[in-house]
Amino acid sequence: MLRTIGLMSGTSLDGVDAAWVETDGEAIGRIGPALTLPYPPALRGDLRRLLDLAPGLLSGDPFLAACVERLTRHHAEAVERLRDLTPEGVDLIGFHGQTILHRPAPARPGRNATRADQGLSPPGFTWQVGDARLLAGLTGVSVAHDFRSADVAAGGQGAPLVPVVHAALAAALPKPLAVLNLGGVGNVTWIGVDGGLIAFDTGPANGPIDDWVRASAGLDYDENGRLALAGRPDEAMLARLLEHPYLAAPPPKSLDRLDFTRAIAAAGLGRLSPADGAATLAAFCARCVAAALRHLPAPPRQWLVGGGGRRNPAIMQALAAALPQPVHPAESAGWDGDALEALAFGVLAARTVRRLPLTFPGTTGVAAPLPGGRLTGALL
Ligand SMILES: Nc1ncnc2c1ncn2[C@@H]1O[C@H](COP(=O)(O)OP(=O)(O)OP(=O)(O)O)[C@@H](O)[C@H]1O
Ligand SMILES: CC(=O)N[C@H]1[C@@H]2OC[C@@H](O2)[C@@H](O)[C@@H]1O[C@H](C)C(=O)O
Repeated sequence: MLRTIGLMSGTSLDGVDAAWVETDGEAIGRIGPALTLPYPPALRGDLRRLLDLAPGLLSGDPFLAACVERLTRHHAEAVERLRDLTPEGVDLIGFHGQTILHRPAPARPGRNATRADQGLSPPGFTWQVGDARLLAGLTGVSVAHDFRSADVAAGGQGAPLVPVVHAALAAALPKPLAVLNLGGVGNVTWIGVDGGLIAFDTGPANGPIDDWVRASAGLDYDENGRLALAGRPDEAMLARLLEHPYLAAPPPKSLDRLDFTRAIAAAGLGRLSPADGAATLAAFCARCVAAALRHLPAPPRQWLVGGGGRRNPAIMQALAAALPQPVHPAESAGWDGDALEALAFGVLAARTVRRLPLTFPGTTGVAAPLPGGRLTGALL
């Protein structure tokens, strides 16, 4: 078993999540402490700007380089703080970095061969930033990183990556099971009775809510759904949003954080009060999950929800209303719903060392199970 620290900086840009876990990449041993190191407002603002600039950025851009160094130093700080909480050592870091652009290959019909295999289109593009060599130097620990590119180069979506870890965590739970992550974007992992995996991004989750409450009410996020619970979803707008072709498209499929921005603006969100807008977007997040049900091979026995969205009662109530199956926070299975993604990158780091597959036909649409990630440091 390797003693790992997994690091994730998600699409919400709230901070770096870090988690300690002992794993050989297949089994999960002891799970240690976890923490979130929030970004200081100046760095968060610059990262937000970087994401907006990403479509036109060149890899040598000086603003990009400065952001990457600050981002990486912040990750190193998260590692040091977690080490202070962990008497155990650490052999390996799993460093996701920050996704600044995600343009996977377009969704294709069927799951048996990738578009690239069929010669239908070139592979897509995904861009995570972070300096693995600097992180290894600052921490003195080997770093696994660049988890998505091999999959995208092979014609896969490059996301989601956590499903294989959800399956390991859920080994003893009744199946079929659905594990839902509600971050900036939502993603679901369905685990069948035979352990088969189907996974994809369900739709927007907290990202549009954060953007809306920032613009309309000057808030960073809708804490405990206070604003949404004071408003009413606009059903006509919801109906329009639910016609978005992404929701009907069969998996594999994945999203960039901004993929729904235009559709949401075009639906007329700006006409609503801050509370009704927040209520509509919380309901939209839940209805996107309900729209995902039709793409699952069989109804799950329950939904386990991780990520910041499980702390928004407006989302959780809308999920319970929209889904026929019981919906529970990840904690009901004994998991830390804030640390799941960070923990997953520790496990994926160990899988990188052992050259075990990270992605599968059912998760990213890649033609066959595919290893991924790269290593920097002594374990090379
Ligand atoms: N108490 C709370 N009440 C309401 N919303 C919350 C609360 N805590 C967190 N959130 C929401 O959760 C978001 C962060 O979720 P999370 O950390 O799971 O996202 P992420 O990992 O950045 O995104 P992704 O999984 O898409 O990469 C915040 O931006 C906020 O919108
Ligand atoms: C390209 C990218 O960074 N995607 C993220 C994002 O955040 C949630 C969802 O969209 C998911 O597909 C993915 O992250 C998780 C960790 C994953 O790959 O499983």
